[in-house]
Amino acid sequence: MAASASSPLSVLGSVVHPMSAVAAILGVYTVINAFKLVNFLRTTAYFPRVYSIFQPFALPGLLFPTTSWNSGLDWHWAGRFKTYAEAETVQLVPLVSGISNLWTSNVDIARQVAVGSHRSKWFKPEGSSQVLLMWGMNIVAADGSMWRKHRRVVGPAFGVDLYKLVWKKSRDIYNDMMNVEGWDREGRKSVDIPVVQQYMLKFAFLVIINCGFGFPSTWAVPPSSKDGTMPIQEALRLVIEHNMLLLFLPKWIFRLPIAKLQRVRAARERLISFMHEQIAKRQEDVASGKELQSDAFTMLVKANQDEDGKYALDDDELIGNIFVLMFAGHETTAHTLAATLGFMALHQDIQEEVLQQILEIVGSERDPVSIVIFLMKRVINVQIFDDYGKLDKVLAIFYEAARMFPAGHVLIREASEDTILQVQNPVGEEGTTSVPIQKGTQARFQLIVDMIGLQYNPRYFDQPEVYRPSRWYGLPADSEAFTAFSIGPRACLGRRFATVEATCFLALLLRDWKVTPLLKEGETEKQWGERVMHANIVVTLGARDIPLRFERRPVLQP
Ligand code: HEM
Repeated sequence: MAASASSPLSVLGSVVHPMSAVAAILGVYTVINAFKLVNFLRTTAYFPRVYSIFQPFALPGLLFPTTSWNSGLDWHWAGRFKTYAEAETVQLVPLVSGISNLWTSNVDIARQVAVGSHRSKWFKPEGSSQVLLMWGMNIVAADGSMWRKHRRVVGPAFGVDLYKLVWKKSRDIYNDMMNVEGWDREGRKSVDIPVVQQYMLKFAFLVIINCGFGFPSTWAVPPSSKDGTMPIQEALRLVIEHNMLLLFLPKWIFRLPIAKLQRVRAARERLISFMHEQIAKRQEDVASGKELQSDAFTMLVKANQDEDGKYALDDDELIGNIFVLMFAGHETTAHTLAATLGFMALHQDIQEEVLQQILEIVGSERDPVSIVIFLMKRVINVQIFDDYGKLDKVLAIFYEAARMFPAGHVLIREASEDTILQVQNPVGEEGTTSVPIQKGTQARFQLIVDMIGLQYNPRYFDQPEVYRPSRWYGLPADSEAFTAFSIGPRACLGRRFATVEATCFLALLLRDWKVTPLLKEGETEKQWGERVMHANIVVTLGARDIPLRFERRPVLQP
């Protein structure tokens, strides 16, 4: 008979109460941990130590909110003005459970560890990318020579043809949103949106489906297919929405007679078979030499065909990469767009300045995506993309929001062998200090580039707490002065994709609508800002729910 929680157990002939057994195990665990901790504290400390009960980003600390005693999921946000007051790199020491890690807010250290070269002694630990491996190995999760192989194929998919497509689709989806949501209904003067993130997530999702996957998809709910199968857009939506369930629940759970779970399983199966068909179809298109679509999926298949066998990716890897673009590029862009609109609501002077640039460059009614030309008595629509490079103030409001709310909030790296870090001396002192890093001294050693700490580091930014887009006016494209997309060879591959999408959307929206805060009764704008503009970290970092009012502008002239 199984023992209940309160019934005694027999161990080697003696009767032991289960609670005593648990207490004994906990006792042994605590003593072992205490020994480890004392030993660790006796080692040389090169960096100031910061203490917490549990390790952040791991159980059980994850279960508790960030407080003065627990680091929690957003401890780096809560401590963005305090943690690095003494030094730009600190060692976080969990007292009860978890491993001790270095946290840094210094760009030079980020540059040393985030490189991805085969000569580097730093790699991305597998656990940090587990969530991305569900569909197959991919560029974000891979490391070393495997990463180089993926980058060779995925990199060429990100070219000017893709960016032109993103520019055009962003316009189409914006117009579609206005239409389907009834914003452009005659006589409508304002629209109140309690959570702007919901709109931005849908917008970014549609851009990536159209431009990443190459599946035409619109703001309206997709109609059911005639043959009764699940529409592919619906399958994608379900899979993205329930990604965490698919990842963490065992497969058999999805076979239980629970309609919702079965629907998620059906969506996953539908997508897998569809993706294999799509690869075959695209391979045929490439081989036939006909004009190709410029979405990332098609470009990826083409780049893969161009590789010789040694470097080519297999079908699972192609699918892994297409899906990872969805995860890397959907929430990140949506949260940054939402934060940008939040800042616009708070800074009417900046919104006005940006509006003037939009009017000067695009004008009050012109379409930034196509112009009509008359050629030999024929009317031809020509796609244009020039405005993107000229709307630097629009781009700057997005950049500055990405600085203050860096969606990719940590870069996690591990030392594969003993190595040396060159640590920049404090501000005002020239040179660097060499700090030996011994692999394995603290169980497994990780170095975490704290992207929040970095973006709020006064070494790089005057008044980092102030939203000031003019820091980025006229910044050359891809400049490494802007670090929220990371730096070096493993920097974000989708940086241009995100900025093209954001520039088009923001230019159209701010030209048509004035953004203001949607206040609670009796609330001031300042109180609204203090309530809303705080980080909310789930996987990526965004702001809390942002309530906004959009007021229709009259047609304006520059
Ligand atoms: C505001 C939007 C975005 C932000 C803030 C952002 C940020 C980042 C950061 C910080 C990294 C480095 C991660 C690491 O090394 O651990 C990264 C990598 C990456 N991002 Fe983005 N990202 C954004 C949008 C996008 C988009 C739209 C796409 C694709 C459509 C994308 C695709 C990628 C890929 C493929 C990588 C891995 C590059 C490699 O390891 O070679 N990202 N991103």
